[in-house]
Amino acid sequence: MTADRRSLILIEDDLVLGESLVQRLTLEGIRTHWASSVKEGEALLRQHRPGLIVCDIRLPDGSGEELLTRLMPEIGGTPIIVVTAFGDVAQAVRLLRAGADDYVEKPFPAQLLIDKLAAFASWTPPSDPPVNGAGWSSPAMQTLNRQLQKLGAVETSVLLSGESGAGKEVAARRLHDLGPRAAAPFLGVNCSAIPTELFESQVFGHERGAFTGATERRAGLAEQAGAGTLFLDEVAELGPQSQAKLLRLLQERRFTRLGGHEELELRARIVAASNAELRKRVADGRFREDLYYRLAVVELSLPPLRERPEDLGQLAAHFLGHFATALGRDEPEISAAAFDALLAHHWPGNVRELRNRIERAMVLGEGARLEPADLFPEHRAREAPPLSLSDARDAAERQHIRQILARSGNRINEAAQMLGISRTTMWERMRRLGIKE
Ligand SMILES: Nc1ncnc2c1ncn2[C@@H]1O[C@H](COP(=O)(O)OP(=O)(O)OP(=O)(O)O)[C@@H](O)[C@H]1O
Repeated sequence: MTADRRSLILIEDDLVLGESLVQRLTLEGIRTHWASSVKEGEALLRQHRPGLIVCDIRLPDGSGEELLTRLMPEIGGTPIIVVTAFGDVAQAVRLLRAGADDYVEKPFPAQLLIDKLAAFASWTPPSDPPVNGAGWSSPAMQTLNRQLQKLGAVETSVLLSGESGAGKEVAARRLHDLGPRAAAPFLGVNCSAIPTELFESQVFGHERGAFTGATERRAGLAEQAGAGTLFLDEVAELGPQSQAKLLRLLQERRFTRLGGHEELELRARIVAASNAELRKRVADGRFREDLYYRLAVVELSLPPLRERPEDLGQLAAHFLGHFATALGRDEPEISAAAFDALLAHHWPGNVRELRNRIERAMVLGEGARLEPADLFPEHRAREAPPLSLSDARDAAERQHIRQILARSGNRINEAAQMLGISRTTMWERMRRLGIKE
């Protein structure tokens, strides 16, 4: 069976989480097969060879860990991410030793899975902007674009800094696309999503038998990237051990796979990204100064979206077009009031937040025009006038009576008895509260 690298098997019994993940992953063009029990999961694992397996550990009919261990011979080298309860690091480490490639703690956003699938399967999420830099019309971004053009042609180390979601990865990809490395792979690794013990095996790869669970030799990202680019996102999050390993890689431009002896040459360009934390960490002694200077020969900063409102129109148009295609429907327009609301917003989550707001509005709304409430539903709740005490009491009573009626199979006598009121009072309340029989 050949692997379908743009597909994923999700074994997760939480229906709300499962549904939202399937919806989001499908929008990204990832074929997602979803099972909610060990039994269904086993059937899927025997039928498909996906790019990534994501498996919850506690399932209604057994343990995900047992399922994965049992089917390991069939699963072969397919990367596995296990879903663990928040804070259960001991369990996560045990699973990593037993052959899982990574873990995520609940709750986690769908984007985390998209990024991991992209990293493991050397695949690029489809949301990248066209090469001409969608939404980079503001003066600040045009300057940045010119700098990226110049830097694309040379080998200098570049550190991209800026708030989360501002587009650091998009800029790194542009640096790659604009230079002589464009035809080679662009591979990203999120340093904060990888536990220290896995960083080495992810980046340098491992030989067969290097540790329990290493059933096959696997090339690391430094090797897979070839003459392309290895993008280290959230580099500030690396622990001291991984920082030392990375420094060696940058200084010597050589590395060995875990458990191996053969020295391999690093041909890829390393581009790193971080939020403002990095300098602070250097000052506090939590990030090696020598590594910082190696990574940041040139430091480019991406301004937050709130500081470049000129970009909003083009970016919004880009996402409207992207999701209209993904959802197979016409592209809605943005009303003037909605556009004013976009301009007034502070954008703490930057371009990612804009993308998510447009995606949500388009998935939930059907109209040909997006209004402020579609993009900012939280304002609707804030703007609603507060309920008076008697209205709040009526609303609670209405809800409770409806519940009891449903429980009694709509038998009024029985419901009245359960509520401890007479049949006449029950009729009177139902009439006053507008509850139909
Ligand atoms: N100019 C752009 N055109 C289209 N999409 C964009 C643009 N800038 C950012 N995005 C989208 O916004 C999201 C966040 O961008 P990106 O991952 O590059 O940000 P980041 O600064 O690297 O964030 P983080 O620090 O959280 O990793 C992505 O989905 C990306 O595709």
